[in-house]
Amino acid sequence: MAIEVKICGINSAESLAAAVEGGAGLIGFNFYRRSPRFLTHDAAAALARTVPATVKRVGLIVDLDNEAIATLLAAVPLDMLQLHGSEDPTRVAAIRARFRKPVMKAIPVARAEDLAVADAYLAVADRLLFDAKPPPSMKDALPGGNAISFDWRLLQGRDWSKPWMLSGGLTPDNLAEAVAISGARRVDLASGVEDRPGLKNPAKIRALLDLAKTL
Ligand SMILES: O=C(O)c1ccccc1N[C@@H]1O[C@H](COP(=O)(O)O)[C@@H](O)[C@H]1O
Repeated sequence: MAIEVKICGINSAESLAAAVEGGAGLIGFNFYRRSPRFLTHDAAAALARTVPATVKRVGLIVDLDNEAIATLLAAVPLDMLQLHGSEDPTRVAAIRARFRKPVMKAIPVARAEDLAVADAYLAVADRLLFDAKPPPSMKDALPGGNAISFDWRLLQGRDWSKPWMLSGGLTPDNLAEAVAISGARRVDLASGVEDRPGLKNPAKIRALLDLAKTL
């Protein structure tokens, strides 16, 4: 069976069409202001309204408070929230209960010990997302979307009781190896289908999704 792909940081009708027509299972809109992929509520809403019901619309947020989440959800039709900040399990549970949306919690990974953190989220998140933790030497790193990978061997032979995704520096060139090594059946990527940060390339999106169907 083909792997499931989320294309994150969709910010144009062209990139959205490439993702939807290419078979992405999820698309992500980025609401983190420091990101080159940041979208206003109005821009995201206009795109989100055109997404077919077969594709999940994910809102990527980083440590937003309840008021900001409520404002976002009132403006943009979203099917899932991606929590990509330092939300602890209590906060994840509170967001899920209050806003009644499925939540995906990002877990930053650099070393084997980082995976242990995932256990605390199993009871409160609907999905886990393993992303590369930026090294301390990386100045001005974002919480994600940095086009860096972690050692995929850390995931080898591992599984969790909730669906989990692999992310961090995935591209059409390394996807097959990343999937083969990690065993991931769901992947998420932003930078790897761009020409520069924030500029999606529809041809790269299509190529990536074509490849994903063969894995
Ligand atoms: O993409 C961003 O700008 C971003 C900003 C803040 C938090 C997360 C972000 N993106 C997520 O990061 C991972 C990896 O991205 P990449 O493929 O290495 O560019 C992915 O899950 C995005 O959803």
